[in-house]
Amino acid sequence: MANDFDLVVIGAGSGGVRAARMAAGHGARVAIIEERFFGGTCVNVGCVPKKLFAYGAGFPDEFRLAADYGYTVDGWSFDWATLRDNKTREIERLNGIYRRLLDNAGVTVFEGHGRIEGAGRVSVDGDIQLNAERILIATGGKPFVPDFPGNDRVRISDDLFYLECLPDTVAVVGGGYIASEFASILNGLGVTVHQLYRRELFLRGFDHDVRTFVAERMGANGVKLHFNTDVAAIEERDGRQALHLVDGGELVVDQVFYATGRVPRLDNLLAEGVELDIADNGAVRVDEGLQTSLDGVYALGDVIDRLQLTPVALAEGTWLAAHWFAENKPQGPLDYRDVPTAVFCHPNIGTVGFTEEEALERFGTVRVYRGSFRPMRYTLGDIQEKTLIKLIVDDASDRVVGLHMAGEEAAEITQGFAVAVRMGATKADFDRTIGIHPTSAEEFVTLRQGETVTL
Ligand SMILES: Cc1cc2nc3c(=O)[nH]c(=O)nc-3n(C[C@H](O)[C@H](O)[C@H](O)COP(=O)(O)OP(=O)(O)OC[C@H]3O[C@@H](n4cnc5c(N)ncnc54)[C@H](O)[C@@H]3O)c2cc1C
Ligand SMILES: NC(=O)c1ccc[n+]([C@@H]2O[C@H](COP(=O)([O-])OP(=O)(O)OC[C@H]3O[C@@H](n4cnc5c(N)ncnc54)[C@H](O)[C@@H]3O)[C@@H](O)[C@H]2O)c1
Repeated sequence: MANDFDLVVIGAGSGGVRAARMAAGHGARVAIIEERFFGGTCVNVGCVPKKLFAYGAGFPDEFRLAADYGYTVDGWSFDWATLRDNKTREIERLNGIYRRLLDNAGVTVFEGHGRIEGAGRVSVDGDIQLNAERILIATGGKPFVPDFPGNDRVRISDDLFYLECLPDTVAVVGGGYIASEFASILNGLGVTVHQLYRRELFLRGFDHDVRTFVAERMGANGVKLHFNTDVAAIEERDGRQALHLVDGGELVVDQVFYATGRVPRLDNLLAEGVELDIADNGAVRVDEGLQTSLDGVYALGDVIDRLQLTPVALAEGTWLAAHWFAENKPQGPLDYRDVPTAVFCHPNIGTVGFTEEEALERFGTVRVYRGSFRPMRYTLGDIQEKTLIKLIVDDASDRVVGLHMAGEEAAEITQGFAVAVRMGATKADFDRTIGIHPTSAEEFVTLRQGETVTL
């Protein structure tokens, strides 16, 4: 039958495309349904355009640095429309590639809204009916904005990528990945940025030293950080946005960006009478095999309550397709240990393994090695760039259980070390490794003075 499939995937984002392509590669009959953009959040309004903007935001520093190396960089200026439109052209190229990847893999592609109508039944735009042995929910997430008077005046991360023009002054609300990245990008592009976070110190979940260091560096780079505050209401004032803060303060800016987390996208996904077990935070509950509470219905990526990261969604898609259709099935469930991650704020953060606080809780006694230095690139002038590195070692086994970096190239460097940490490298292994000189990364293998910390 033309509309009978072994697998129907709803959502052609990072996880959905990967699962569909891999499953088709294993010989399954696969369909995928996408209603908005091929490649999903990461390609269209996430990782990729964000990173391009982060590169763009780095140029003013490069121009200043160039002067220390003898260059005269006179009269440079910045045109937002050029960056925005070049980015959009690249994203459109990537959309085409994602679409072709699916076609070339033999996946049947439907453009429209996917909805689960019942066991083994999915509709496209309520019209076309597909029969599926297995259904995969890969619908991702969407920004969450809290409820308060004037919250219709705020912008979300999607909006940044298509702004008509750059505002002079913005407030970025939130203290996580997106808020910190957006604050750094806008600051780098010359916008006056106020970042507001409701608690004492932003980037909760990251190592405390890293959080303190990044707050200090972002502040030094020009971002105006306001901690222990939140927005009570926003009203329009002379075409600008007046923020009434919970502590009684007021802030007037041109635009307000909210980055206060993302929630699973389940809009009109389930026909009446179809029910899924949903967690309190709105995530689809799945078991070890990524199966939902409904037989034959699975979920992955941002729509479930694991790590909201593209490589995690990709790993889940790869794992599921192999688990279902490959001759050599994966041994056991997907392993989420030691997933490295980065925040592309300025300075970048790279991290893998436990924070000092988590490691202490888990291992009781740890050795902590810290280093902070000025990268060589900046030593010719007076630009005050700094890097922080930190290793956390389980005292009993000597295993490096946490590696953290904040500074230039932190994401790139951490990716390499993540392999060693994942393999269980000890501090003695790090010490035995000869460095590459002169680099920032070599500092990780030359840390000698540790501090023993006990719970
Ligand atoms: C601003 C921003 C920056 C980010 N930066 C990074 C980064 O640097 N590194 C990183 O690892 N992660 C980053 N992320 C997170 C990353 O984008 C997500 O973790 C990843 O995209 C999740 O993939 P997914 O497949 O679960 O969902 P998505 O990529 O969101 O894809 C879901 C797809 O499903 C479609 N869809 C939804 N409902 C339906 C329906 N009913 N019918 C048909 N189609 C539907 C959507 O249109 C979408 O295309 C960032 C996210 C944001 C918002
Ligand atoms: N570089 C990357 O890998 C990258 C970049 C961007 C996003 N992401 C992924 O996307 C996810 C979503 O990003 P995000 O920054 O929106 O979420 P986040 O969870 O990282 O941060 C949300 C922030 O909003 C605050 N917050 C939550 N509710 C609030 C409320 N009611 N009022 C005020 N503040 C509130 C939280 O305290 C937190 O600081 C991230 O968790 C991450 O997994 C990854």
